[in-house]
Amino acid sequence: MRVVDEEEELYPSTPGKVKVERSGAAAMSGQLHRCFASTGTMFLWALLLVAMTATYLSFRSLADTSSSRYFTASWGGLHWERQIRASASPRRPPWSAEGAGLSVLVTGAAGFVGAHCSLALRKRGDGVVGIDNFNSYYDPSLKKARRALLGSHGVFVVDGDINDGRLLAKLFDVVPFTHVLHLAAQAGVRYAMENPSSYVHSNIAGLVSLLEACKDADPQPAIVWASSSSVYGLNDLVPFSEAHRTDLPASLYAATKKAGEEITHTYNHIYGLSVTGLRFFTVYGPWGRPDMAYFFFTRNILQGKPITVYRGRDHVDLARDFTYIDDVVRGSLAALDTAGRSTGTGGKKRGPAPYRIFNLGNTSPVTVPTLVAILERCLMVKAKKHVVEMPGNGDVPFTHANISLAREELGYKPTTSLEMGLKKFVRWYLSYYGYNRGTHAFRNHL
Ligand SMILES: O=C(O)[C@H]1O[C@H](OP(=O)(O)OP(=O)(O)OC[C@H]2O[C@@H](n3ccc(=O)[nH]c3=O)[C@H](O)[C@@H]2O)[C@H](O)[C@@H](O)[C@H]1O
Repeated sequence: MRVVDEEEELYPSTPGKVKVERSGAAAMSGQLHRCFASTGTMFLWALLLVAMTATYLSFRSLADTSSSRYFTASWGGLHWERQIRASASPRRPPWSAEGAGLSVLVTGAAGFVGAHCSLALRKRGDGVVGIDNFNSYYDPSLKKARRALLGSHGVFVVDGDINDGRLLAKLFDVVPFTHVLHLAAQAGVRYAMENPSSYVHSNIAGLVSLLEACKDADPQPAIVWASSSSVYGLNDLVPFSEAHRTDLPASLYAATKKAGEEITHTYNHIYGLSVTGLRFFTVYGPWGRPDMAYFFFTRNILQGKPITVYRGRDHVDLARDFTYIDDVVRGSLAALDTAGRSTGTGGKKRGPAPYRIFNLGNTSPVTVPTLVAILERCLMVKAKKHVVEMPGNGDVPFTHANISLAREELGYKPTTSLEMGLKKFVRWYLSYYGYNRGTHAFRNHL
């Protein structure tokens, strides 16, 4: 009985190749009993049966190693390919002032930064295809709402995982992407203590799977991807510059992002992939991530629930170089526009390719209590603050970006103060979630 249960799990009731094979084998073995007339033919039939069983078992192990996705893929087919091609086609002519449009594969497109970047690319006429696994790290309905928004602008988002090499290979078969904007990741500094393997799955294994697909693609795309301010870890030289040491991570999240920088360097070195890593500094704004402090502080304040404010050693306030999403989007698009070409073909490097790393911060750190005070002003509600010593959970006391390099090479110039950015966030939050008590007053106030 137990064996049957396990098989049901492996081969779900939806019709699939394996199930057909299995019932085919069972039917065939029934016929065998009736057909055996002599010992000689019986021996031959027995041999045949052994061969069929072996074929079936090896087919089954293939299903296992492909995590069953092989048989349940929700992608593929002519209609799907047409959607992918349409979405990937740039809508500005090569002779336009901005030059030929890019064709960009955006991973994590239903995520916060991914959705904003996809939309910005589409709006200026580039082709965009998204991929996202819609995992439940935070409310997937928010990711689906972002996908709906993208869909209304003609951006198609594939429901799939970057660990699915076959899917990635198919996407590169269908479209010769010029660029990959890789933003899919397991985010969050503190969650790494709860679910460490999710960081390895997305930020290490997923990254390698994506780079493998990029190095095999012909033409190879240029890659721009999200690293993190957290790679500075325990570095205490401020402001953080790209030249500072990054070998003292304070969290597993940071360690996987740092590993990502080393891994991308390897692919740049061996295969000639053009790589640009962007160290984002606590990005916030409309359509943001509900796991981030500014977001759930807003929710709790509005609901009259307490918030926990961490404080550093010797009662020093924690501070972050909070960076507004629109500034980060401009920096990310500039990174795509200035990324040099990858040089490899057929999985072989043909010459040196660019490898770049930039800080994308705001250069003006703000303390967490000041963040709370701004939210209180925007929301016109006093927060119930519960101040506690920062637990040893991977947090660092402060972040502060030196952005000289990004300014010089990308023309990056953040323009949004935390006060201004949070106003925009709160306005979006209220329009998205609605809030019966005093919504009108908020609208007028904002
Ligand atoms: O720059 C990054 O690379 C990272 O930025 C973001 O991490 P952080 O800077 O840690 O942002 P966030 O969680 O909003 O905490 C903000 C502040 O509130 C404090 N904080 C937090 C929670 C709480 O309950 N209380 C509190 O005081 C907390 O101690 C901290 O001082 C992204 O989440 C991460 O994915 C990564 O992209």
